[in-house]
Amino acid sequence: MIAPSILAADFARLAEETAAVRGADWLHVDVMDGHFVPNLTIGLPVVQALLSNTDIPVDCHLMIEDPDRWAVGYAEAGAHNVTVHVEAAGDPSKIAKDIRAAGARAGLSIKPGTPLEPYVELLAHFDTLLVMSVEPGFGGQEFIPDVLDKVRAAKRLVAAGELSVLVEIDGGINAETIERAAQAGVDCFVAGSAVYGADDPAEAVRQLRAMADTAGAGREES
Ligand SMILES: O=C(CO)[C@@H](O)[C@H](O)COP(=O)(O)O
Repeated sequence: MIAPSILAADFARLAEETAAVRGADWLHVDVMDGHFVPNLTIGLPVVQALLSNTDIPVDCHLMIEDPDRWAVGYAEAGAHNVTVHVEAAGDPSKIAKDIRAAGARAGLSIKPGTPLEPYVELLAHFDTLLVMSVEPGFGGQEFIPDVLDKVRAAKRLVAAGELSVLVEIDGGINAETIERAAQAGVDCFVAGSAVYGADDPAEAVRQLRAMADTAGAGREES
């Protein structure tokens, strides 16, 4: 699955930029509050407008303080997947329960320096694990390959039936890095600059998906 990140889109033309990635599996929407991360983007009113303008399932990545208060609103608005950061959440399992009760999938994200192991049991409450492969806050950063160890560990647990999550990766995903991530077992690839920096974003989505499919077919574990 490919999820273009609208952080790299032209915010003055969000409806057109959303239409430009037709065929994408999810539309990744970065909500940043200027506190949890040193950048500020959009909030619920703009996400509601986006939701009413697209058929692509919307994947909200909340890089905000106090997701306990705000996350459920994105699920109630109709987001397909709502992800919160374990480093910001007060009661992550309650957040997941509320998101699911509102009809969305619940995601848990971990920053590059956050280990996976302490949160494995908690992940039983979630549908998605979002592994950050850059420090959250900005697009266009360089991929951090070390985080793939967390992808491999999560996929081993999934293969063993001990965990049931879709593994998503976010940050620095492009034609040079997507194959490595696919070989590690990533299910869903967020890509901002590699999609919106291309002349034809929809074609960029197709090309990234083809590369991930080919590389994923020869996975390290398979
Ligand atoms: O959440 C983030 C950054 O915090 C990402 O979603 C970026 O938007 C990905 O952008 P690229 O690294 O693909 O340019």
